[in-house]
Amino acid sequence: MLATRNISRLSNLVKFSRRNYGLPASAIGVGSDPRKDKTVQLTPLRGVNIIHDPLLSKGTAFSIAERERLSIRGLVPPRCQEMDKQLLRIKRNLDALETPLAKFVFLSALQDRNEILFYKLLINYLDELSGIIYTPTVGEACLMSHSIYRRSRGMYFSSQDRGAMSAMVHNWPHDEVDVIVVTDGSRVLGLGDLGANGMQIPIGKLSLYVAAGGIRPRSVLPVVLDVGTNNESLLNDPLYLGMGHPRLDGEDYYTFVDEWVTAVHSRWPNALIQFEDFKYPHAYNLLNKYREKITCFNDDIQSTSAITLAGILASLKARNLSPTDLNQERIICVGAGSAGVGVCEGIVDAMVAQGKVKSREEAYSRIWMLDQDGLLGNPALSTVDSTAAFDERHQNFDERQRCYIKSDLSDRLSLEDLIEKVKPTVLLGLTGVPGVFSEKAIRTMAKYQEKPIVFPLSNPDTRAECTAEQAFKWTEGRAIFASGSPFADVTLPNGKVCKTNQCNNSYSFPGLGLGITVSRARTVTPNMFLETANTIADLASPAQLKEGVLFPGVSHLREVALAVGTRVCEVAYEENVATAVLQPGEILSDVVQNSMFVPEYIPLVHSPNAH
Ligand SMILES: O=C([O-])CC(=O)C(=O)O
Ligand SMILES: [Mg+2]
Repeated sequence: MLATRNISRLSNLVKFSRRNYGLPASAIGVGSDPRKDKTVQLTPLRGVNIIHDPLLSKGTAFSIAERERLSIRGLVPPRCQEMDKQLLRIKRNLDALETPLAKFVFLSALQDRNEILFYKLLINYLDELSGIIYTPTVGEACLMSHSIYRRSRGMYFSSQDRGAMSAMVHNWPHDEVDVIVVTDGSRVLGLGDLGANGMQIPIGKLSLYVAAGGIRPRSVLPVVLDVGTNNESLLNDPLYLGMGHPRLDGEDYYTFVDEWVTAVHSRWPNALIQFEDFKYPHAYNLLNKYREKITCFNDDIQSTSAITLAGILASLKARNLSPTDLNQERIICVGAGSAGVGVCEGIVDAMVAQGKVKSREEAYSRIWMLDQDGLLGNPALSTVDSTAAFDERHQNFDERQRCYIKSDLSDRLSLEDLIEKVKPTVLLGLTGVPGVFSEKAIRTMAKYQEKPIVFPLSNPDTRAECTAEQAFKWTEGRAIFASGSPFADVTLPNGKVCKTNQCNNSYSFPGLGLGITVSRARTVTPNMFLETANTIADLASPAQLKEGVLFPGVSHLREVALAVGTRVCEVAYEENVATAVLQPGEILSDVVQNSMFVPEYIPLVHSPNAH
């Protein structure tokens, strides 16, 4: 597991935000949220209905007085146990399990019984457990989801629900929903089309929204849009739980998604919608359709872009270069799907914002993009036979991909040949194809760079473009390495310890969601992502950067989310998209911090009229 890392600079960072925006008082001031200083929780439920409600249950921790008030006397073992004893039991049971998937199933069951305890455990052991509830194990859980299914969580909207969605949203029991993560399961991590099995991804993302971003467990909603699947093995599996037909596409698909967006937006107009793991080009088309109209973003396009940019900016510092010299980099991106194009667009935005390129075109010229066939280059220079398939390849590029086509280089040039020609400083992998960063590619890069930046970003770890061990071995330990899923630090035969980084959007989306929720931002703006990147790029200390550590470790995700959330909130006010009104004298960083959910038991009181 990754070592705990010093984050002393975080507190400095948050201080910058101790700024009073001096906005007029209002009844809906974010700091005056009555939920925050609640000392008791009212519930209309009693008896077994409390014990079986994961948002209310305390397992064995109900006090004697509570047991009396709530009519659960005798329904739980007699000894009233504090949370620390519960944690001890849970952790022992968890440690006794042998496989990551067994741990995943165990943790899901805990989440389904007692959410406070689940989040307490998760926060206490974030470094260890994020790899179970999130990547890489969540990938395995998606592959196996139909076999390990126990209990439903979240909502499914399927092709048979067309025409019924505006009624269905009222089946969800909670009026307050702050964050919705939605997938159509069409490109689950780097694992491809997993249909309704993709539900584990929104669930895992929202668990991090709560644990790291401090969003309340009651106000998150995981959603699958089940428009069918083209995955033959799932279609033929009698245990599969999704719709048994090929995916809707074209007009049918967009009409379906539109019905869903309209339904959720009308019930929860303030909720942030995070689009997750949608295939290219649907991912972009949906983002472009809704980004101005509702509060939404695409995680794979925009928050992956923010954390990757943060990694590159921090790596500039690690190489004793200025982070404002991004335009000096030569970047090769292998992968032209939603994440690849999204990451590159974020880099271009940042180069333009830094003001050192004359045009967007100049920024594009610093990035070389490859898809599964090789470089997006000039067909006229290609030495490969021109075939119908070849022509189709170019016709299929859209305007976003075309920006990266290089007219001076042969189309479909291989990664190895391109590296020899371009001598890149940064190599990004967003392909979902393991082994794409070959030994020759990395060794060639290392011939020209003292500290090659190697980021195999595909998830889970089985889809990474190379392993940490390979990257360090092939560069004699000189690489600065960051991967989407965690890899342990590597010790070379000469004893040198090479540090790995996890460059995953789990560093960016919880803070983005926190800032957007607290400010009640109407829309999610490009600057929010740019500032997320700048904020995270500043978190590592000079000593950490020197040893190739770019970010605080995963155990600090909560502090990272606070720093990002505060900055995103500021941007929302600066850009006039915030709709929550601050009370006079309120300090933004305090407001954000105080709004963060902390898992602790609150005394429950029965009240027939509460909801
Ligand atoms: O879920 C993750 O680990 C990162 C991500 O969004 C993806 O790979 O699609
Ligand atoms: Mg994703």
